[in-house]
Amino acid sequence: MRELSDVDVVGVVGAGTMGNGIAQVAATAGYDVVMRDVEAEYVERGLDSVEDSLDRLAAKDALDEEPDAIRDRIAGTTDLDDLADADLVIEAVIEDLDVKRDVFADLDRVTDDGAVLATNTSTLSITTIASATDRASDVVGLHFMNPVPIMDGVEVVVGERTDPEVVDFAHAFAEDLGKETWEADDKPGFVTNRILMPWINEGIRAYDEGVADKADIDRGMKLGTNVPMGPLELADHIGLDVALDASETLHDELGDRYKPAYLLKRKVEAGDLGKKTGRGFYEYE
Ligand SMILES: NC(=O)c1ccc[n+]([C@@H]2O[C@H](COP(=O)([O-])OP(=O)(O)OC[C@H]3O[C@@H](n4cnc5c(N)ncnc54)[C@H](O)[C@@H]3O)[C@@H](O)[C@H]2O)c1
Repeated sequence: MRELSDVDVVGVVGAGTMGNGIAQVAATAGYDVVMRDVEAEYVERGLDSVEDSLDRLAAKDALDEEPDAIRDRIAGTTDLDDLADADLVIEAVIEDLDVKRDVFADLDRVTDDGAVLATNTSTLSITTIASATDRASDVVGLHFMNPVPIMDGVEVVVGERTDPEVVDFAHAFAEDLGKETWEADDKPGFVTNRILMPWINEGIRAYDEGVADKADIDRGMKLGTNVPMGPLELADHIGLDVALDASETLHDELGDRYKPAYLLKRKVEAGDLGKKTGRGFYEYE
């Protein structure tokens, strides 16, 4: 399964924050979706979230179809075997390596050879997850951002054994959902969380150490650096458990990353101070 045109059914494993968002955007793009969680209650909650989100988008005239028509393309299930016909499965279960490896071993068993198996992991190794299967070349990272229906970007993460055709397919699929992509190697946290998580943790420490109150830390970062959300708001938005799992993986893999980066010091010594000198990490006219 390497051609987008061959994809009819998209499987999603996990009906939580990310899984139901991914199911929604895939159904909105016209795919039939099977969304699986472990309990019927979680599946129902995920489907309710999709309905609420579609209604909000319809109220803003942001859908080309009636919400019900999109919603009807998503089938909820607790039965893993219902993913058997999926041409692409996107896993979005909790950020726990053992759980994800179990899910991938199951997916390897129930799906056809050649079906692409993608993980939405925030920080875990694609290569380690893929090694739970006998087809590591079919496994790729498709790291959606939260909230999935709103955010424009998807990070494509390339494992040690990922087939280049699967990488191209992952970009094409995300683009077909109306997203823009970038690519990262399978290194802890990829691009986004490697950079974002220390920022969030420092915001939390600044609050804990009384640097400012919560609202002023968030206001300071928004007004001072032009980000849409400050670190504490963003941590709540991501889910504190998800942020903690991601931070622990990065800590285990990368250790203390809070010293100024060597390259930052070297650029300052060279006089490359950013926009004001015309050159920092980028060049300016
Ligand atoms: N929340 C974010 O901002 C965000 C952003 C990008 C990536 N992610 C990643 O996406 C993944 C999911 O995160 P989330 O925020 O949606 O978590 P969540 O806790 O909202 O949802 C996880 C869901 O997975 C289900 N689940 C657990 N084991 C399962 C199994 N074996 N089979 C099927 N379902 C199972 C749970 O019941 C739950 O409904 C994680 O890997 C996370 O790191 C999260």
